Amino acid sequence: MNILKWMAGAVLAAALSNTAFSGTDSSVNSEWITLGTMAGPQPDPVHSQPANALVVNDRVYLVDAGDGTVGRLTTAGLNMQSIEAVFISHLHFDHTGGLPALISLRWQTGASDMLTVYGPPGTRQMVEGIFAFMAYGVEGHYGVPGKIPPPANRNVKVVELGDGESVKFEDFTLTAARNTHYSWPKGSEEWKKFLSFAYKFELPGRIIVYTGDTGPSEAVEKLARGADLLVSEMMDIDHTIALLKRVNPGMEGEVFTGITTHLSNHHLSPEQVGQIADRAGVKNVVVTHMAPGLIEPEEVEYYTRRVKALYKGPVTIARDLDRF
Ligand SMILES: O=[N+]([O-])c1ccc(OS(=O)(=O)O)cc1
Repeated sequence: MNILKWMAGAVLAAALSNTAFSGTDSSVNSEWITLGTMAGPQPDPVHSQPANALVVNDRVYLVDAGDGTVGRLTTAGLNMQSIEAVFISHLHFDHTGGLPALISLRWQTGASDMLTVYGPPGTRQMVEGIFAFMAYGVEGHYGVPGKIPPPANRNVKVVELGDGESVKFEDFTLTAARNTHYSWPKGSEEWKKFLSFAYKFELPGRIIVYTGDTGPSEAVEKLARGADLLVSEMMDIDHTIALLKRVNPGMEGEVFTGITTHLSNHHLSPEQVGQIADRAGVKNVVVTHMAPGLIEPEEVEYYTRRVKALYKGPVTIARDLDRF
């Protein structure tokens, strides 16, 4: 095919599918799909809980796996049987609630490929907990006499990562960096035990960085330096607090103060998203982790304007199932 025709076709296809390919290596096709763009544990009729798919040359990787992941994968046309690996940023349940479904439904449907779950320390304990949840049902299986059920942990492996650790995959190199979703005093027992990660995916010709849930962080900024795509969390504190007050009018003062401190110290305002993107010099920003009940298009424009106050590149406020 004439190369100009091909390029015109590719540009048109990208425009139609809301896809912004920034890779330069034409032998690698990569897409980041925001499966769930919810902020936090409150259910929402429009946004699924935090989850993303990275698709590289038809291989599918999950980045966080909040409640609703299996359904969203299916809507995106991706097969839960063929997930290569899952990368969990931290062990809050809004980022992990879809894993029991993924692991147990794969077992129930006889998935034969190995699934490796990567995450911070504690990931092994969490996955062992999923096996415990499956144990009784596994034992009874489909109730066919004489059939010995395979163990729950068949085809599931866990790899716990440390701060700064890199792992080479067929399609990219992954690097984990401790972010600031927790603010344990440096060197404390809790600091050693509980980590939350941002992840960098270095593909041929394309670098993608996912912040995970985080507050402002020099480590995330450093990780994101020169990235083609920064997928960043964002927190609308006022919106979230107002929602919390509505759904939980009896919440006491101290609990409330604790959550407010968590929300403001361990998350990013739109301006802080812009600041990280600007300092890191990234080429594109995708904002995820949206407040429940997002009003379109007003709030999308409002958040975009606030991020752009500090960052001059392209900004997209992601919806579930957007592709980049
Ligand atoms: O709406 N909430 O209840 C809520 C939202 C965010 C949140 O923080 S997060 O770290 O779980 O995203 C905690 C509670």
